Amino acid sequence: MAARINYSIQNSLWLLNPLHSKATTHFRNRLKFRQNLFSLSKGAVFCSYATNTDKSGTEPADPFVLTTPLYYVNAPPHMGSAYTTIAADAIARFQRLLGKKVIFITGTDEHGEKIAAAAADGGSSPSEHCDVVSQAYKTLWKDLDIAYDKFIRTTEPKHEAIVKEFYSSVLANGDIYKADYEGLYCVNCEEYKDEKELLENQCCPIHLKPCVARKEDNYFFALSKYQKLLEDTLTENPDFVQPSFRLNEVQGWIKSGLRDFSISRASVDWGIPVPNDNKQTIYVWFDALLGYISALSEDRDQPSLRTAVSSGWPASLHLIGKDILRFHAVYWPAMLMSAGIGLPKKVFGHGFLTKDGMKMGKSLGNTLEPNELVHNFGSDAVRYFFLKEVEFGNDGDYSEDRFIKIVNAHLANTIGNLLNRTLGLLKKNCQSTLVVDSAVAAEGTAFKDTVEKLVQTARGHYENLSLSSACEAVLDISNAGNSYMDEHAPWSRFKQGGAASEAAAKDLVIILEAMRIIAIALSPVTPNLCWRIYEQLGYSNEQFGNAAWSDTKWGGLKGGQVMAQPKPVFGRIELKTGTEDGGEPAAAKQVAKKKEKKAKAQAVAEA
Ligand SMILES: Nc1ncnc2c1ncn2[C@@H]1O[C@H](COP(=O)(O)OP(=O)(O)OP(=O)(O)O)[C@@H](O)[C@H]1O
Ligand SMILES: [Zn+2]
Repeated sequence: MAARINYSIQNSLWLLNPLHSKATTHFRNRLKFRQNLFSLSKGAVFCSYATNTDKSGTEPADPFVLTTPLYYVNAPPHMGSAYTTIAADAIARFQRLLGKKVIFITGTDEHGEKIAAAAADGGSSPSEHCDVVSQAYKTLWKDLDIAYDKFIRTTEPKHEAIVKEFYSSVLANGDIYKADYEGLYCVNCEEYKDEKELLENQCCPIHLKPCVARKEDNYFFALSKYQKLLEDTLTENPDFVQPSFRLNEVQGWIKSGLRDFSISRASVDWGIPVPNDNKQTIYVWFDALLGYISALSEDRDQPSLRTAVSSGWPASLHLIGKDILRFHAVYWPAMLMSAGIGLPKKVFGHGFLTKDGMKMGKSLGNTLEPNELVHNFGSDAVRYFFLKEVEFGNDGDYSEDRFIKIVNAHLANTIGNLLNRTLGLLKKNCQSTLVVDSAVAAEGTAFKDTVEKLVQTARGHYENLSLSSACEAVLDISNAGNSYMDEHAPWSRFKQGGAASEAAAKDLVIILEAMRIIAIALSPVTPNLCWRIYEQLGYSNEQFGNAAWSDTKWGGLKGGQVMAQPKPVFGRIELKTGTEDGGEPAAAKQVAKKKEKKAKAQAVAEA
């Protein structure tokens, strides 16, 4: 069944056919307006409302505003929701280390049919249901050490006021009209679907459930009017959608023709009433996307679009899963253009965490429990594993076996063990005190250059959102440290005494300086672990909190600084016997045994 729009125009709402003369004039004016908005430096798409000048007339730096999707509260969070939020938190922490003012926005999307149905299923009212599930998100973010700045709920009065104002502005611009619509609807996507994108039996390709035929008299947003503007915007700002292969996808959608979409529902009560027609509620996506702006509105202010926009818009980065790319890279920019508001600078659509090749999601119910993972392994392990092991942008599968092996190998062995054995040697041979400044200790060694290069590499990767590669570069510092220790064998040089012993003491300073740098460079990903490393190096929590990326420069540790008592900063996770018996290849077992033997021999040598 082909979707069909019947243009039954009502009252003051005029036809939004681009050929309509009034619309055409308006369209040209908007085009001119758009050119003003966009004829700016490459990649910079500015906001017409935002004024970046403060009262003294000086121009403060733009904040770095990043968002996660506002999660749909049809069910509690799962590892997929946590994944985007962990990535956003790492990026936010990195930007803070660079000294940027960051506004990290997350929240919950609480309206719509699916929510009303979920509440009814659970025997509660929609608002009670939303309170409970929204709180579950907040609790999980706390457990995962997510340091967000704003948490917006789309049921907040300030959000409702801003949505209504936005709707009215788009209406006044002539981009909303009323029409009959008939099409196939996926309740789980809350979206009408094109028949050609559906699977057999008209099943949604994401939710694998049949779409239902719907016919409604709805308000429509004139998306088709923005086809050319969107095309030009993407050509002029190719970085707007990332990774770049997703840009092709978006350009493909636009080229294949944009159809106006319905932005109201007559059949859904649980939503924001359409201004001037309270028989309809605003479509959940038209409502939820505005949460990125209403989140900026301060509670003390009278909510208004203008004030919210001038408090940080445009967003620097929308971080989303690829499932909602069309809403963010096509619908949202067009809606903003219509309202005369600047576009976000970047939309990054990452891949899916999958289970048996299928997207893990609430609707399919094939989810992985983040609470359980955090409870069993701690937040650092969870954050590290997903950011390091899933290439940001691509899909990735989870297995507990691999999880344990990776975090043990990288965090417990490569990083934790290096710190622990170095501090052990320092305690035994130097009363836990550094003999010399790290800058002096590194004179004439190539090791310092290696570390500095890796730090630069890590920074570049963080900036490009290549989070896995950023972790890799930091891990390589520790790998280099382990090789340095093995080559220089300070434990045996201490036994020789004299100059050899002095050189060994310097080697320890060198390694500990590398550990200090790792503690800063990996802190966006594993903040707790990094704090524990910093603490072991004799710093206070306040000093850790004040650390900046510029502190990754070699030379922070000074002679005379006293280190804390060595204690493991990351406890090894033991493989469940069941898992080992469940088929760990014999070769892998042998390698593990050999490693264990080598570690024991090493410990004896160092004692
Ligand atoms: N499997 C996943 N892998 C990566 N990210 C995910 C995954 N599932 C959800 N997300 C994140 O959550 C966003 C979608 O949020 P939503 O609240 O709709 O969750 P959902 O579990 O996908 O819901 P549903 O299964 O009902 O579609 C995605 O865009 C992405 O940011
Ligand atoms: Zn669907």
